[in-house]
Amino acid sequence: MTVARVIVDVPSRDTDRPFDYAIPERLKDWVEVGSRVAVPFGPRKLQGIVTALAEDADADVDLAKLKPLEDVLDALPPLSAELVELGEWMSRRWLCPLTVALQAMLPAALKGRSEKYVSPAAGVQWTDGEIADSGGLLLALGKGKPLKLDALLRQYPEQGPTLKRWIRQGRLEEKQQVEDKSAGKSVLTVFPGPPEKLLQAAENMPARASKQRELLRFLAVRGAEPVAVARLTEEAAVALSTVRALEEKGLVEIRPVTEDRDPYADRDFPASSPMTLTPKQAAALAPIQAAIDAREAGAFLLHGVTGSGKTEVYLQAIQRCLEQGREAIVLVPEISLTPQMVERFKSRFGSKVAVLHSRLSNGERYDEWRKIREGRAQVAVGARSAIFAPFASIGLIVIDEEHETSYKQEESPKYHARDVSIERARQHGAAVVLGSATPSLETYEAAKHARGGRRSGLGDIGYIAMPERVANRPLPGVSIVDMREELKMGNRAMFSRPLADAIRDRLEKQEQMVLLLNRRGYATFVMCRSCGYTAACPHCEISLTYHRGSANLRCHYCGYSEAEPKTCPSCESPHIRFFGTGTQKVEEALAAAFPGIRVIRMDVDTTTEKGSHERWLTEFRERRADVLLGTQMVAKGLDFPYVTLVGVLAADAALRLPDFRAAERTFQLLTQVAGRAGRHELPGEVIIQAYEPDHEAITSVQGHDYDGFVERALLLRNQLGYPPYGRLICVTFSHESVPMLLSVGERFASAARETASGMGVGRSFDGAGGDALEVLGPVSSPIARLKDRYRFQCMVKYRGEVDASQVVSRALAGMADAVKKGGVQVSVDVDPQMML
Ligand SMILES: Nc1ncnc2c1ncn2[C@@H]1O[C@H](COP(=O)(O)OP(=O)(O)OP(=O)(O)O)[C@@H](O)[C@H]1O
Ligand SMILES: [Zn+2]
Ligand SMILES: [Zn+2]
Repeated sequence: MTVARVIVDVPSRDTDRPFDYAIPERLKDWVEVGSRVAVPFGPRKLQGIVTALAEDADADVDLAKLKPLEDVLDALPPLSAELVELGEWMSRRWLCPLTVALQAMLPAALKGRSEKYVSPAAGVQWTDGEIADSGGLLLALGKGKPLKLDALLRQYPEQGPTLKRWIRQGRLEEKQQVEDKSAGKSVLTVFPGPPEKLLQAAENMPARASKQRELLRFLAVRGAEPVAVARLTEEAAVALSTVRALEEKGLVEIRPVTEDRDPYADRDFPASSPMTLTPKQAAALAPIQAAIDAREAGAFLLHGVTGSGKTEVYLQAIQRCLEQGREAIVLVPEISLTPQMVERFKSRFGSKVAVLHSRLSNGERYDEWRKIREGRAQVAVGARSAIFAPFASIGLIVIDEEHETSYKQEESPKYHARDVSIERARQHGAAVVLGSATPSLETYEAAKHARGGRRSGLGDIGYIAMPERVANRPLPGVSIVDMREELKMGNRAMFSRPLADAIRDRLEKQEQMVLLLNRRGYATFVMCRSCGYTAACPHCEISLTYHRGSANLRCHYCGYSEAEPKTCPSCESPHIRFFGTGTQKVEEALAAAFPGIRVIRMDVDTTTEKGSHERWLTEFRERRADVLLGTQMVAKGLDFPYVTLVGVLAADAALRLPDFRAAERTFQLLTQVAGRAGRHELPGEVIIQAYEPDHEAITSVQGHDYDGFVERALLLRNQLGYPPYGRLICVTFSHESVPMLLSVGERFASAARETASGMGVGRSFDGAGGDALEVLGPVSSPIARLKDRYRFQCMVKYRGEVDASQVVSRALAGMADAVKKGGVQVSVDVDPQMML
């Protein structure tokens, strides 16, 4: 090979094509597809990835004039040819520059340029022959000090293949110094004394020490949990000296705490062996195992109600895959990557498991990633990006809670891990299992209604149902409280009477509760407290969004707007207002209404600190609190035996978000949180508070009626041409000037329409099926201004076999110059999940 095609790491459309470089003699053995290289690029030196090798340069290029590659940055290429191909597929599918897709697959530690070192792995025996044949390489390495890779490359160019083979076999180790800001860092931490003691001390504090007294009260309420000094001074708004004063009085202790490098490193996981499956589980597992045995790509929807034992099915499917000598990837939503979840995999598969989640430091992530690439782990458990785990022979990909929105990345590359999993499975001949109690409408439709010929985007998916909980445990009873009635009866409190009674009852019985505050969508929409009315767009079936600045309500789909109402258009009540409350307020209300209640609040504010999420859950598991109160993050995957009550405040808060998926999301969230109750011996009860108790997304939760809800929702989606029947591409333009945006937006819309009609695609969405594409907008984006730039969007809506990505990229290509000259930024979201 003499030429390397390189994608340079500059994420722009101009550079989004391979550039050819000559491979100098000394690097011949080192360059592969997937290698990371340094190249000269004009006056600059850039990093890039080799995407192809060729014998010769392109016909119109003189080989002798090609610039040479400057360096290969790793001994083993960080990407495989298969991953490079996957990146190419992603860049077409989600219309992003190839380098953006490729970079998304690399651990952060590999993005910078840092020195690589090679050293012999511990305990490896070398034969005399190997030492002799290595031309001095092993002797050099044998001196014990890791050697720099680039030095080895220069000194022993002919040893390339041998060196690489030994690294692959794990006999040599390739490492790099990762600058790790968080690893091993020690943090000054406050350890408060027992709350009673703190309160006592607060009483006795002289009047002039009011700051100290306040801080004592603050700590007493906060609980015994240690807290970083920096965080405490900020939260309590006190000076460091105040904290120190308490330390001198012996009321708190301050000492440095070193953060773990591997959060699971010194934890013991008791070994677990496969459970005897219930007949339903066995029936679910059979087709999955058959697919794994057949080594043919195939996907399944495992639709199992909460507590039906899906995880055990995953575990035994993984076992089958490992027995075949193949590897498995398990994706779980970031938020449910709790010790509990990790433990279930580690205790079954031990050190074969690598865990990848966002709270790992760069160094930790890199370590886990190397375990996978070097074949020291066979199971990767992680959030979204674990789908790129560098395995060579994948047999199974599991996506738990497949409906979760976090599987879609919101920044570029805006990929969906579910789609990537299906493509990766195709490459490997692997089985995909999409598990959920509340599958997304897209997956459900693809599984249940897969008709020949029509593209769902997911292809054909097998359907497997587990409609009952294990051991015949009943699903919890669900009751719905009409909050309008509560208001009529004079109850203005946050808790309805039935919920308040139930909370009191659980406190008496010393059972536990989960309280969900559905906070998404607060303060964006207007609702009548008396009748539940919310303002919706007359054209789009989407609720209107309140804009404080202009005091009007607007539709983000079509641009319709109306003035902010002073009284309810439906019942004329003046109690019409924006909705808004936070978990903190609920916590206060709980403390006031139920003296002595022990509450753990889990929301973005209390879980930012590394490991805090885990700590709260452990505390709750050990029954050191009565209530786990939180936002979405308390709804998923948790399995606590003493939780017998689930309460939902403002169940319908997100129902009127300007998003056609609002009802689906609400139903999913409520069903998931309801599923936390009564999972073990004690029976569960669910109380849902709502202003719109008759909405299907809520009443269907009561009957645990997923199928009914979804069939009706699909009918509506079909009528409106929304996914999964139609599909969407959202093109957003941003610029300082609105007129500029309007003109660019108009130009795009007409170019896209023209391109589509040039391809013979009509605009009409009427009638059944058939190809159609229409462009809505330009309208102001839901986030109308960001960092002083205005944003406008065009929504491309299409169905059938239309290659809409082509339409969009051609339309954009045609106006690329104008866009660039004007300084307009364009971003494209294919299959957007968040309409906000
Ligand atoms: N075959 C079995 N025999 C006995 N207990 C089982 C069996 N399978 C699962 N369980 C237990 O049933 C409970 C529920 O199982 P699991 O958490 O896997 O359900 P799930 O379907 O993943 O639920 P969710 O979607 O709500 O997270 C767990 O406590 C699990 O240990
Ligand atoms: Zn509208
Ligand atoms: Zn009203």
